[in-house]
Amino acid sequence: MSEATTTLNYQSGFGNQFATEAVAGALPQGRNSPQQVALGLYAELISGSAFTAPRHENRRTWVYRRQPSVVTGGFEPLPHAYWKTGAKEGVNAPPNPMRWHPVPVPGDDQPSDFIDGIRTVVVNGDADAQSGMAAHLVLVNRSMERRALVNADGEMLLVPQQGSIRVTTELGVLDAAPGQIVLVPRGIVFKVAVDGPTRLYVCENYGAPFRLPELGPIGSNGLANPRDFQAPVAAHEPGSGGYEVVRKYAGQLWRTRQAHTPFNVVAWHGNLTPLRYDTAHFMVIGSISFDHPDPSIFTVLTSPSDTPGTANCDFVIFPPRWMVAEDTFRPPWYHRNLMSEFMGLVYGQYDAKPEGFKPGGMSLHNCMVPHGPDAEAFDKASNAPLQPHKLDHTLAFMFESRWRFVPTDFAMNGGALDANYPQCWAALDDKFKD
Ligand SMILES: O=C(O)Cc1cc(O)ccc1O
Ligand SMILES: [Fe+2]
Repeated sequence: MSEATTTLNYQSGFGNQFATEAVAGALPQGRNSPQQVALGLYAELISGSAFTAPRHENRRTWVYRRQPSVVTGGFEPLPHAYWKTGAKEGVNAPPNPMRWHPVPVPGDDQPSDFIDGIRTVVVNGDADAQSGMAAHLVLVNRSMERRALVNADGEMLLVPQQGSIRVTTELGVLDAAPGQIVLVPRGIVFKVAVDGPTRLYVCENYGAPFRLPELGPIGSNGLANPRDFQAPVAAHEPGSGGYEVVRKYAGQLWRTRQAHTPFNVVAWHGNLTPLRYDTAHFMVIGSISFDHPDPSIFTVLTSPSDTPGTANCDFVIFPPRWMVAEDTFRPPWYHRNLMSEFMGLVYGQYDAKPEGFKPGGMSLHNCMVPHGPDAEAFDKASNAPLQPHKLDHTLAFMFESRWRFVPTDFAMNGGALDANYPQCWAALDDKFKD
């Protein structure tokens, strides 16, 4: 991917009102839809919220493009064996803790772009009810060249785990490597280029768009700071030639051919934008006295539900950080949780499961399913000298949802399920001395 060597420009700030033009004079000034847009462009409004959504939740962008999006072909169904939508497309599974081994990216004999490579692992909610989410593993060895994807069912949070990606969107281009994330809003056309075998975790969020969590007593700074989120600058794809556009709509994929690139926006302004974020910029808060705090302090982004504090989905990270708590069992406690927890490991070791949870692997601890450190982690942490200790070179994450996750047939029968997972607690014997 030679283009990946080009350094891209970004604009900074979560939810900012950006204005950007790839050609000087393309962006109308003082109004959104002049009688004639400069340079022969068409004006188009993309609304990411209801027109009447409260101002602080209102998201929309005006784009000025060579042809409006409506100039396209009719759509026909595109079958996909592995991309599942909503709880109804999961399979019955016992309330066990579950874990999956990393699934290898297929070799070149099985070409797989970002669309082909989607393997849904867990689903909940209902895309038509704008509630819930899916967690996908995406295995990619090909760039989407003249192929684009637009998802009307939800926004897409891309978490690269192996290999770097270049995400071309209607609003511009973003690069991301493991440790960084890209958020593509619902309905924005995009394609993903790779430069080798690439594995990603993806949250497809059918619910309220991700936003920064409230900070409460933490104050006005910390966790993910707004300025570290980067939006692209306007960029339109040069050249001519047709495109296949794939639209996800009500759980189905549909495809059409069109004679021109959908990446034809010359200028835009607004606050509905793709974003990228480097988790290295996350300002981590932790205990500087005693006890292991709730993992909500690691929330990067939250998709609220209609019950305050009870998220449709929280995106939570476990990044490098110092552990200093005194007289404390420092890893996570044993627990059962109303919220359901899907986890992945981008790199390094996770302190509650130092050996068994591998980079590229996944785990699921559903509503009220007991879990916690494995026996080895328990022994180690119960006896470790409590000096300040840096958990370094590590990045785990969690998609945490109020809705129970339902694994897919791929998750249960695709060969990656770790049948021995529950054994990792078997050695936690009864040490009670009466
Ligand atoms: O279960 C897990 O590993 C995730 C998790 C981490 C933590 O520090 C506290 C609670 C929790 O669910
Ligand atoms: Fe947990």
